[in-house]
Amino acid sequence: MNALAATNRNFQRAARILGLDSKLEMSLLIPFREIKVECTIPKDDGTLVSYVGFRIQHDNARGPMKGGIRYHPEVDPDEVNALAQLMTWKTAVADIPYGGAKGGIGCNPRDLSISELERLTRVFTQKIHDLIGIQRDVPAPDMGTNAQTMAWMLDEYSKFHGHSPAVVTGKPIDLGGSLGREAATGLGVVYATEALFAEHGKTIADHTFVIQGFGNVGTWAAKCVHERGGKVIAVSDVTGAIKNPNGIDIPALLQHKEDNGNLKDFPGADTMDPDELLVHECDVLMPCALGGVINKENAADVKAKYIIEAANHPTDPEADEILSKKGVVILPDIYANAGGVTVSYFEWVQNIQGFMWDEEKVNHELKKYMTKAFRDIKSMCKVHNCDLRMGAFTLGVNRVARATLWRGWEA
Ligand SMILES: NC(=O)C1=CN([C@@H]2O[C@H](COP(=O)(O)OP(=O)(O)OC[C@H]3O[C@@H](n4cnc5c(N)ncnc54)[C@H](O)[C@@H]3O)[C@@H](O)[C@H]2O)C=CC1
Ligand SMILES: O=C(O)CCC(=O)C(=O)O
Repeated sequence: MNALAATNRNFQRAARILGLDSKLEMSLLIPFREIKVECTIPKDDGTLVSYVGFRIQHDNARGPMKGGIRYHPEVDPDEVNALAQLMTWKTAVADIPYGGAKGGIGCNPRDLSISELERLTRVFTQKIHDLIGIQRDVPAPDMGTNAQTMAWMLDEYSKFHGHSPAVVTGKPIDLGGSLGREAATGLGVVYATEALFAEHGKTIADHTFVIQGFGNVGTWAAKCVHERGGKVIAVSDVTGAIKNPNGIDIPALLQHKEDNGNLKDFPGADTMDPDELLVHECDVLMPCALGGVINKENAADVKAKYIIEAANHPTDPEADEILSKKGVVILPDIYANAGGVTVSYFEWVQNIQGFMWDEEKVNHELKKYMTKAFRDIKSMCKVHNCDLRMGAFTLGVNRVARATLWRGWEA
């Protein structure tokens, strides 16, 4: 199922549970604004190449729109639309004063040199600079982008509007980035998992983990699991997958990735079929890469007892049904990976106040927000007798609906 159809379906189920008026439902579903721009740059060899960039601003009822920028060959308007909508519900679940947006460029960043990436980012920023802003729409990194990408966006935006550190988050610390933002999504995933396990009197150390994706989110999630005594028994990235039933030495794997750029030939593990990874025997599966990877083709074969959705929309609704019949507990994306945008909010606050927090305060506040959001989701599950995904969706959609109704519509 396509990402937008899947996201709309979850939203519509939540709207029905909440008994939302059909006109309000329609207004919450339609994006505020969809931006599509042509980005042509000279390659290093002098030839021209054109890419299509998107920024979809879904909703701003609760505050400025917020969400990452993705560089990936499969970026398409439907997927960006779905990701933007998910940001609206995610910021509401986390209870931070933002709406939702997402952007992306259909390109393979691995095929571009650093100077080509810089030119592409600058051209994209030139095309959207008058539609983003500190109180309007605040981009951040996502798949294929990082602190360097945000630094170029900040620099280009500032040429038009004056120095504006709060216009992007996930920046380098030297440019006003927050301590703890790089780790925040992975650490938040682990705080979310701890909140779930605490209900059953369990800890991270009691479980085995399989992690798909070893970029920003996957590496930090693996590191935080490992530090808490959890056993990571399989890991993959776009180049392949590895396993070790006795537990992978994560610090050694991080060093190997730093030295080699990927997981290949890591001496502390055996290679495995990447397709087998998602159905590998384990307690906890953490998808930390692409959307739609758990679907009706493989859901019946999933052996994990828990799926922690560190990636956005890794499980499609057909798989949800199959997994729920099997008793698999799914911690949904709009909660599980909300740690990233929560620390982005702290970064924005620090930039606006001109006052930097220490890392201890950032992580302490992050844990507070993640723990409270879990309690709020569980309350919705109880009131509406629903699973965690619908608990999170009803929580997020209800908060956005209430803000929308308070604001009203122009006559
Ligand atoms: N970076 C952030 O703060 C946040 C990211 N997310 C989501 O987390 C996911 C990962 O994002 P990042 O870690 O930031 O991206 P990244 O670009 O840093 O890393 C992506 C990782 O996925 C791997 N990958 C790509 N295709 C794969 C495949 N077919 N099989 C296995 N691995 C594959 C890549 O090799 C890389 O290791 C995305 O869904 C993103 O939307 C969600 C919330 C915040
Ligand atoms: O940190 C942010 O603003 C956005 C993170 C993001 O794109 C996401 O949560 O999917």
